[in-house]
Amino acid sequence: MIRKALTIAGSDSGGGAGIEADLKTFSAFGVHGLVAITSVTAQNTQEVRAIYDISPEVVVKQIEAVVEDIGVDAAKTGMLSNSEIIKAVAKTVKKYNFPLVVDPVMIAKSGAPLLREDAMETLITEIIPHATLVTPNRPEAEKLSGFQIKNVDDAKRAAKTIVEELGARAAIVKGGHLGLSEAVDILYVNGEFREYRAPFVEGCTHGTGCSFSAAITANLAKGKSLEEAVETAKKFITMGIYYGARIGHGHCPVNQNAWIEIPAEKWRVYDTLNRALKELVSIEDLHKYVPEVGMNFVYALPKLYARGREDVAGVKGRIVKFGNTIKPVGWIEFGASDHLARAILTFMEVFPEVRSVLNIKYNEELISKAQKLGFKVSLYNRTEEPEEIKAKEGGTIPWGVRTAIERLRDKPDLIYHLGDWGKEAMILIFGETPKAVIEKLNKLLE
Ligand SMILES: Cc1ncc(COP(=O)(O)OP(=O)(O)O)c(N)n1
Ligand SMILES: Cc1nc(C(=O)O)sc1CCOP(=O)(O)O
Repeated sequence: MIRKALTIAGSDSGGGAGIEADLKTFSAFGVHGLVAITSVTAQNTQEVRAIYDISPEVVVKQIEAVVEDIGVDAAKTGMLSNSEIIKAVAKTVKKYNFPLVVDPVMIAKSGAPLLREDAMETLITEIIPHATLVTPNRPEAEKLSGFQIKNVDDAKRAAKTIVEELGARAAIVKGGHLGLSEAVDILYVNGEFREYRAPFVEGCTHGTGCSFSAAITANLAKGKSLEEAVETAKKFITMGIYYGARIGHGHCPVNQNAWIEIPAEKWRVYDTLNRALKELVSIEDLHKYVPEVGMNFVYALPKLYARGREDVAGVKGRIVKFGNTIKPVGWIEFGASDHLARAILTFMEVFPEVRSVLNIKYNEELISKAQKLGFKVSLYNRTEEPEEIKAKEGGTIPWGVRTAIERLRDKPDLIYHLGDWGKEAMILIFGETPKAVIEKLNKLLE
């Protein structure tokens, strides 16, 4: 059975916040999204250019239409814009008994007011008392509680005030604006406080409030407890900020897709590399090209998600010579490669579409054959490596790959080096996919 979540909120034409963020979040959790649009904003990552409020009657009709036919497992409010809309929404949601998450949207990240000044009191008296949970950030919590929040104790006092004085069932005061090294959110529910902590990550923050409250709503719709819903939403939003969508010229938006795209891409990368590895193992005479240090074959997540070694899949323990064949020592795992992971991540800085690489033993004939075949071949000379890079652990390969790309002024298919004292000469074969790498290898060995 698919669960249904309703968002009663404004539209952001930039797709970063508002109902657009809510719907993407609902989808990320596999929940069917329903909408009651309160206001249409002409907005981008830099500014809000216009606001057009929908009539309260039409807002109510949207809510009733979906509740009466489809049903709502949980709902949230976002931008409610004016007193008339707030009163109409409050009167309508009162008729139903779904959990209601209230994101008390007041000001957009760009600084534009999204709630009329004279509507604040109506929000406090009409909507907050119906809330299962209120999700203010620091400035919003200050407006609701009436005092300044400078630290975690103030945040606790504000959450308690919103529950005990304004009548919400629970409140979570978000710590993203508290200026701490960690983002600490304070939940007050059933007379108790709970803290939710996450590292304060750099990234994209437009739409964080909307996406966080939508994630809680989606999880409530799925029948999770409030505490579980908040815990999941915290992980979701941290990931969405970190892997933010770098678009526009202002505050870039949260990437709600990261939540499902990363696990999906991890599976694709694993499966694709696994199939290619089986093909690699069956290549005749390849054992002759296995270096002394072993061979590895890696495939990275798409550029947006490939931040470090853990985002590159490779063969644990490498691939070794085994009689007249080759043999993977272990399974394919993310984080299994060190050298090739650094090589591919560096290559992707310049050519993000090239995500796979394999290393084989250096062979002069193979290099001339590659050149005859029209492959783009480049090299780096380990003896030319600057001392300061040599001194840095793990610096050689990134320097070498950058040097080889700069030398060729083009996208290499192969990069080789002739080794150094104690370092084996090596050829790296690059490709967009593991299959592309194998095709190049097969041509070389034909
Ligand atoms: C239409 C609309 N609704 C809400 C907001 C505010 O969203 P929020 O998630 O708080 O994100 P920021 O604006 O603070 O980035 C909005 N901008 N537009
Ligand atoms: C040890 C080694 N050095 C290489 C080089 O190109 O200099 S390739 C290589 C083998 C692969 O290592 P991993 O499993 O850490 O990716």
